[in-house]
Amino acid sequence: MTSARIVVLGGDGIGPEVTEAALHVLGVAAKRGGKSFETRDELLGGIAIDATGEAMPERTREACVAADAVLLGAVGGPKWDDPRAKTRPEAGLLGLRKAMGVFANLRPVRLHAALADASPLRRDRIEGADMVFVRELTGGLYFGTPKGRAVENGVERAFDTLVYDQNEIERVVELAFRLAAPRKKKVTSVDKANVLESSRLWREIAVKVGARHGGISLEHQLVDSCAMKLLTHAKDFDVIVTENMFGDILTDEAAALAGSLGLLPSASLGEGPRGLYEPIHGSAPDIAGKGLANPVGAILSAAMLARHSLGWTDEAAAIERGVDVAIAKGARTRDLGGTLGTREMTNAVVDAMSQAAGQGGGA
Ligand SMILES: NC(=O)c1ccc[n+]([C@@H]2O[C@H](COP(=O)([O-])OP(=O)(O)OC[C@H]3O[C@@H](n4cnc5c(N)ncnc54)[C@H](O)[C@@H]3O)[C@@H](O)[C@H]2O)c1
Ligand SMILES: CC(C)[C@H](C(=O)O)[C@@H](O)C(=O)O
Ligand SMILES: [Mg+2]
Repeated sequence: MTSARIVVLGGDGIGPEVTEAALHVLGVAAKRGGKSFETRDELLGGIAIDATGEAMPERTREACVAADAVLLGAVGGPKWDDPRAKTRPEAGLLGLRKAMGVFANLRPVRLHAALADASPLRRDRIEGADMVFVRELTGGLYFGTPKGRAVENGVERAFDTLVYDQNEIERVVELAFRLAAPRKKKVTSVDKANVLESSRLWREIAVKVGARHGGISLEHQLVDSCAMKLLTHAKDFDVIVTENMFGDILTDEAAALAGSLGLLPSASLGEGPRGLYEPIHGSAPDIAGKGLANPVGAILSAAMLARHSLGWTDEAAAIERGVDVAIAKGARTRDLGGTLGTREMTNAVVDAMSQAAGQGGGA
């Protein structure tokens, strides 16, 4: 059996801390399942700017497009925040997503009743809530042109362009419908069709794709009221598909409902099995280097990597079960109101995986 090839981009701030934790857990799961992988570290973000002057060096791009999967921590931080800088760490991340062609960013959100104390929601509004966001990742405001600055009549202007073509919308909505089929068979398409032309096209295409998927319901929701309904009716959602910027914002909100930004994983997928996996949080400069980061979002991202890019379904399930059991037994980092550091939380997950395996259900 050949070894899976994973490129690891620790990045900045807490990025290296959480990717190390995730690789440790993935290593334990792989070993138990008789699987193996090899890793190659590359630079992305601020650390890459410092070393090479580029946020995504060519060597990083080449390694990522040749790998089976890429595991990323986070990029960015105050050191590179000068608004007039030639490049920013975040530009490296956007360039990588584009270079890998990962147009769909899956962000699953399961609300653990055991974390009701960390969530702003009441326990009865949490229990059973289980949704997955499908965020369009390589279009919209992030990538549209023209984009830039100009001075007209002595007045400085800055502009971004929100543009989607029908194919970009169709492929991501199609993926959302396929995801909904084995779930609760409900797709919520989120837009701002009362104002934005791009959203009106989005809605038309969503209806067209929906017509191909009998048995799966499609509802449209405006992004502002969707933000509200996440708070009041979290259990009503199943698969939520939306454009790049709306998805970025709504998923941080959903993470807070789950209990912490540190909990949520993501998988960015394109046409083939190769993917880019990263927790949804950032580099958390306020806690970087202190060993306090919650590693769960990164650990669950490694589980998604195992399932989607390597086909290791048992190993992925074992990691997810380990996280569930550790949380149910009370393991909590500080963001969840507990006292554990990154290493202790990681060990709690590994211990829980061992117990589950001992009970006959593990990897
Ligand atoms: N995918 C990415 O690489 C990514 C994502 C978001 C933000 N960023 C970048 O990160 C930098 C900081 O951004 P920000 O402060 O707005 O967002 P952030 O996600 O880094 O942090 C927001 C808050 O959540 C906390 N937090 C985040 N992850 C946590 C974890 N795993 N455990 C415990 N607490 C956690 C932080 O301590 C902070 O209080 C910026 O440069 C931003 O562009 C990068
Ligand atoms: C850092 C930034 C470019 C990124 C995004 O907006 O996509 C982040 O917020 C995320 O959610 O992955
Ligand atoms: Mg974000």
